[in-house]
Amino acid sequence: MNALSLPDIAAQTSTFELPLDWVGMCGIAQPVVLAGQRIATQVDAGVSLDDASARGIHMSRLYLALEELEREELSGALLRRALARFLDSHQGLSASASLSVRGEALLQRPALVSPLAGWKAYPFEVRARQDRWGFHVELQLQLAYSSTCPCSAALARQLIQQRFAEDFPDQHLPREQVLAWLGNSQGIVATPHSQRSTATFWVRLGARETIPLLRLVDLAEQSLGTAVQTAVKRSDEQAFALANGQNLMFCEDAARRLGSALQKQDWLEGFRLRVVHAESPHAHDAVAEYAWRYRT
Ligand SMILES: Nc1nc2c(ncn2[C@@H]2O[C@H](COP(=O)(O)OP(=O)(O)OP(=O)(O)O)[C@@H](O)[C@H]2O)c(=O)[nH]1
Repeated sequence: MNALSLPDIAAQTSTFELPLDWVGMCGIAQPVVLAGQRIATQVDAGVSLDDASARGIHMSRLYLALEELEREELSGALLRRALARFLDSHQGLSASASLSVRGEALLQRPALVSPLAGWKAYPFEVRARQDRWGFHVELQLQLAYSSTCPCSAALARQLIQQRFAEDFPDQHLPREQVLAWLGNSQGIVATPHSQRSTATFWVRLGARETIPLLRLVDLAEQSLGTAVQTAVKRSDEQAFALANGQNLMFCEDAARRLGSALQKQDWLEGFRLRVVHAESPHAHDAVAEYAWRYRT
């Protein structure tokens, strides 16, 4: 049997005449190049089916248009070309096309003090869409950091002051005794609570832009000051304790810091962010959100 005689159901007309918003494939395994690395991703690719009477789209054409994605660094221009192929291969059927690429980038991050480094995973999703309003591309990224509660820190300090007043009622303080007291959990009676926290970003990018994953990670981690670490020796842990102590943050503080840092960037068109502090004193989270030039 040759190809010409194969039945083609997609070419038939549909019994129910109804245009569809999106038709495509989800979870396609696809390597891409991002931040200079080859990364295994899952891709969702689809088009609108605007021809109400057409039975189906041509999935193989979308699938084959993805082949370019592994050949060069992921960028707005590359995604735009893939979407143009989606639409070119569906002329008369589809007016809009979209593509989303999900994966996890592994970036090497140095330790705070020791000469060590380790890998950290950054889940991301790049979403691109071509429709009658033009081309849009957005980077979603998630990263983890540590936050120490400023209220809990103040309450802990108050308890330490009270214990100090009880333990040293005299005006004349024996220096050695105070030093020993400071190094003892009977003196420093309380510690504030810290939590592993996450920041998620949805960043709208320019059309030709290379996907600035590393740039966004560096900017966010510098703004936050206490990104979670990879390889940690005691010297690194002590430096991290100091960084946390000097970097007390409510979720509102973290959202404001990130929001004002991102607003200054000329490589983005708008963004939304959400920070989640997985609080340890209770089983629910503290959450803050902020959006700038970002309409859903
Ligand atoms: N549209 C559509 N295709 C499906 C679906 N499930 C599986 N397919 C298959 O996707 C395969 C590829 O479809 P097409 O792109 O139309 O393949 P083709 O007709 O060989 O390719 P063209 O000649 O370029 O149209 C076909 O064998 C379809 O049966 C579905 O739910 N919808």
